[in-house]
Amino acid sequence: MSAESVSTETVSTETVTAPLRISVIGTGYLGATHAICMSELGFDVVGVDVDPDKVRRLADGEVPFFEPGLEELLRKNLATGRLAFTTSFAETADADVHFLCVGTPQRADSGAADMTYVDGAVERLLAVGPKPGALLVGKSTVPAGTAVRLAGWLAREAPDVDLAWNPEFLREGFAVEDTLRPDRLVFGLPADDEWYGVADRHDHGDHTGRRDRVEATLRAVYAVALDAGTPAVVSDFATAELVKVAANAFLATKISFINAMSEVCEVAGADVKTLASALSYDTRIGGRFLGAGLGFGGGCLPKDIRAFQARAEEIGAGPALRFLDEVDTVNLRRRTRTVELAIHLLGGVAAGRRVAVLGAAFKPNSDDIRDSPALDVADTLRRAGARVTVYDPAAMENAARKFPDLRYATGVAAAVADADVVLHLTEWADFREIEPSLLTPLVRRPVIVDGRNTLDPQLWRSAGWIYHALGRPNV
Ligand SMILES: NC(=O)C1=CN([C@@H]2O[C@H](COP(=O)(O)OP(=O)(O)OC[C@H]3O[C@@H](n4cnc5c(N)ncnc54)[C@H](O)[C@@H]3O)[C@@H](O)[C@H]2O)C=CC1
Ligand SMILES: O=C(O)[C@H]1O[C@H](OP(=O)(O)OP(=O)(O)OC[C@H]2O[C@@H](n3ccc(=O)[nH]c3=O)[C@H](O)[C@@H]2O)[C@H](O)[C@@H](O)[C@@H]1O
Repeated sequence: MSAESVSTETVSTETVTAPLRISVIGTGYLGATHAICMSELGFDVVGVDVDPDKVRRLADGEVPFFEPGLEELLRKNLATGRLAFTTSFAETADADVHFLCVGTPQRADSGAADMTYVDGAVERLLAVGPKPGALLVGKSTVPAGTAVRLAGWLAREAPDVDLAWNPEFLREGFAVEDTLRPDRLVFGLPADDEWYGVADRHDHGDHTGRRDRVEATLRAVYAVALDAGTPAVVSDFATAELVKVAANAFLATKISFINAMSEVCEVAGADVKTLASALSYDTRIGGRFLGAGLGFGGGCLPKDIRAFQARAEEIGAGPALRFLDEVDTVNLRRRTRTVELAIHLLGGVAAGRRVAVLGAAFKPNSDDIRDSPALDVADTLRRAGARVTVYDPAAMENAARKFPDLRYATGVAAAVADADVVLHLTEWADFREIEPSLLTPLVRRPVIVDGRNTLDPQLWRSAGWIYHALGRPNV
């Protein structure tokens, strides 16, 4: 097989006859979305997770996280009887396709990915005995080399089970749209000597027929998107694994690039927002992911660039990715800079001062607070002695669970009451609609830091506010 082939053509699906039954292992942000959307496409789907509370809520028609449009689809598909959730792996045994969607968080002791959940899930799947000819499809974001390791494991314990790697590119907040109408699909298929894994390279047979069957199954699963013209990139395992981390590394780099420009703008007296806008007209650069501000957070970009570097070091490609260290450093420096600016605006002392923080989620349209820049800044100021009150339209419960020492308000007005400074740290649309003049009488001092560069400086200034933004000294 060539290392890569790109096509939107449908290869023969002759070998895929009966309607496919799908299992989705791990029903977190990715898995719950995938299970619900696969059911929406007409497949029989069972989602399995080790967290009984998550499973109960999903089975009751409640999405355990904030994702626009997902709960409606969940309820609709539960009602058809095509969709079920369980903690029992036994209920996945008759599935034709198993999607592996468990977490791969950063390990506590290093930047590397924690593979405990992936290995635990495969172990449980093998224990129930997937049916012969079943296909295991990896979607979790994993270090290069994982698929070939799992292929070896399958070859030893379930030689009739096939493996493919099909990384996921959905964005939280747009998860349904991205799953049903992805901008591309990547199908990582094993090379001939990968069927039996690196441990057993004695078999150099031709497995073209088996590989075609795997590809045909993937094409049957994604037929609707493929028929609509979604490109499918077919590659070997390692390329498929790397596409995923390369994409996130590129996005992180783009954000840190504009934030590095933001640092220079602050010193040079230039305006990063105007600079980004001028860059965006160059179609080679484009305007997306050039939003300067507090930088990236979340459950993926930060941990993925660290795991990518860790894996590159392990396989002897460390120097190629050393620049990602700097991407990470620039990103974290935006948080430090925001804290310093807030303390400066508080007259150099945080202790006893009141800070209002608008935003807790790592980005708008999400209640995800994993590595949230907003909460990092809020908690750093709290630890410096400030009295910090946070408001977020969706992430309050998650924030309060993880940061019980912060104060929480039920709305913008309550959050800013008596504030010495207001920090806008997650760019919810609701915050853009704030009428600043209504807040002026509520605060102790009308000072705002726009950490996301999305508020209108003139509007705030005309309502009597002192407006500061990262990278925009002259606005
Ligand atoms: N959240 C996102 O937007 C995206 C995530 N990804 C990747 O997808 C993977 C999953 O991410 P999330 O869904 O965000 O994580 P998550 O933490 O929300 O969900 C993971 C789920 O796996 C379950 N789990 C753990 N061990 C299990 C086992 N042995 N059997 C069954 N279930 C088990 C957990 O209980 C949890 O519900 C990660 O590798 C991530 O990098 C990829 C693209 C998008
Ligand atoms: O691997 C993953 O899990 C996913 O990671 C990201 O998706 P997500 O984490 O949902 O969020 P993004 O929209 O990428 O935003 C990430 C962070 O970057 C920040 N950001 C984004 C854009 C920008 O211009 N500036 C900026 O600071 C956001 O505020 C947020 O904190 C990728 O965009 C998805 O393609 C990928 O599938």
